[in-house]
Amino acid sequence: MNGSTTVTYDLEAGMEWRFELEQGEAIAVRVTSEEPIYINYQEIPPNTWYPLYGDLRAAIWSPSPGQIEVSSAPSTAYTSLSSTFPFILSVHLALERRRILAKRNINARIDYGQDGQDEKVLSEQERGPRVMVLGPANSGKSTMIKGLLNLAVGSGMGWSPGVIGLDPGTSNHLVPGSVSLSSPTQAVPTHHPSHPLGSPPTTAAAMTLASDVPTLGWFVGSSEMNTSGMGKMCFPLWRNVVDSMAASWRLRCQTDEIVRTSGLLIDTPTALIQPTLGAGKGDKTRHGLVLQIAAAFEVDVVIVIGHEKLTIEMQKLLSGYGVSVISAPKSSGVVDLDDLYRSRIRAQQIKTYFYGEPALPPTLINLPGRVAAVETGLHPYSFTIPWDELEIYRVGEESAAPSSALPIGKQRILSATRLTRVNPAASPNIHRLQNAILGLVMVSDEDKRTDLPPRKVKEVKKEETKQEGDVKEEVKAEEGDDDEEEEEPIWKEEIGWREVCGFLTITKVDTAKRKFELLTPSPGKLPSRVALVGSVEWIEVDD
Ligand SMILES: Nc1ncnc2c1ncn2[C@@H]1O[C@H](COP(=O)(O)OP(=O)(O)OP(=O)(O)O)[C@@H](O)[C@H]1O
Repeated sequence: MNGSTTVTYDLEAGMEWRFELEQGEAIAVRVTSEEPIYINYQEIPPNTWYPLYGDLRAAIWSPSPGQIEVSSAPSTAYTSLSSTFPFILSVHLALERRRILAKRNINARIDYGQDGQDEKVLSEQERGPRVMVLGPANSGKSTMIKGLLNLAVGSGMGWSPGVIGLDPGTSNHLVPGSVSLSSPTQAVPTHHPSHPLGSPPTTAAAMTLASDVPTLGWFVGSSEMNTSGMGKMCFPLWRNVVDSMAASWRLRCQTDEIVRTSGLLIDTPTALIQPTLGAGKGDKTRHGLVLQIAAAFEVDVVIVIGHEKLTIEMQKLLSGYGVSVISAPKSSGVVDLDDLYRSRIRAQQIKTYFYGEPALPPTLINLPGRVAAVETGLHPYSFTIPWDELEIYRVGEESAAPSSALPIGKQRILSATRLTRVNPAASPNIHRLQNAILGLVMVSDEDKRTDLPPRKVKEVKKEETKQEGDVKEEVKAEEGDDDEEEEEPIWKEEIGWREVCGFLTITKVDTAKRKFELLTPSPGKLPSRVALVGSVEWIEVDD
């Protein structure tokens, strides 16, 4: 102690200082020794308070003897000499070698004018390592990915590895129910747990320690990935999304040499290794999924954390495909996150998506000395639109438009990823849309179905009603018009697994005026009027 409430910890070489913050607890850490000290392999800037808040649980690691000063003692903190950071560093060095080789191969080809030789061989030699991390729940998968990422971007070689978050439950970059692809160029900080692999970009000024990372997103509409309930519906969609992401990744690699040589880090959902993931006894659905991801992203290294049996299973499964399977130790510091904590973090992620990084708690703003800047907030925008102006679709909905809507003689074959237009006037949908998170998808005429009969034009009756001296226009459906009837979607099913161009939430469904009140992260025209909805909801509450 140094007179104030700050606490000083001396760290031995290779020691972790682990902490768990409770709800509302906020601390800041400052390095007071000369040697570098890291949090998830991001170096804590010298002589600067590094804020930690928002229920964060993590470890600060000191490779050599060092000292940190903490603004106040957190409710849970302890030190340990058992760290997996050296293991992560050894994996990084092996990956780094492959990146450097890939870069050399590109330079050699350019220097010797070998363009056009055996393109397949050349492209394989020019690709950085593609790594997938597997493991049980709370085994430290995201922490491993973040460590490998921060080591790569911090190496000074200018790498920009692709980072894929395939778990819609713990969305690494965007909102729950989504999966994402980004390629950061600078270290991703660990101030709070909202977006462990970086938040999407904001318009805030640069030169902050922001985790501002351009990100592509896809929406599977559910944060569960299992074989029952909503998770079941999201499952076939998730498979199509994986292929769509892989296509984006390939395109990125073709056009960006740095990304191609930097390689790829894939964080996977725990569900992927659950033996129950399958339709019946002995079903190895999970094997199919692992193989699908490995093939789609041309994975060449699989790291299995803390699960010997799974490592052997994966070695058997993947050995024929030229994939190396490595077993990694599970850190004794990884915290078992319970459902309550997870749902709190999911709500925080959505809030962060709309409002930007959580604001610094007041106790940290006035610390004496320099405080690392955290990204400032966004300015979300709330507005109303007539509900006819937003076409909302579900993917894999149980119910579908009546067969009478089909051309005579056509039989309905229900696809697991079929689209269903959500009619806000139908009573169950009003509740389901209220507070729902929607993913907007861009569509063009090419996405229109060609197998539909010509559409009946729905007539609307415009009524002028005097109300408190104002002229108010009310749009009502024609008498006898069946509001409850689901419309046959006009778009091809593929739009259901297309990259989304943004998310919004319906804060109010106004049935009287047939309007939606929407919240978007920034003002401006909606980039698209076609949206996907699932089971992800968010109710805004004050912190
Ligand atoms: N060495 C450590 N010391 C303290 N906390 C840690 C340590 N390593 C990881 N954690 C924390 O433990 C929690 C779980 O880790 P992480 O999210 O990496 O696991 P996961 O396997 O990706 O989890 P999931 O079950 O969501 O797939 C996180 O809050 C993380 O910050």
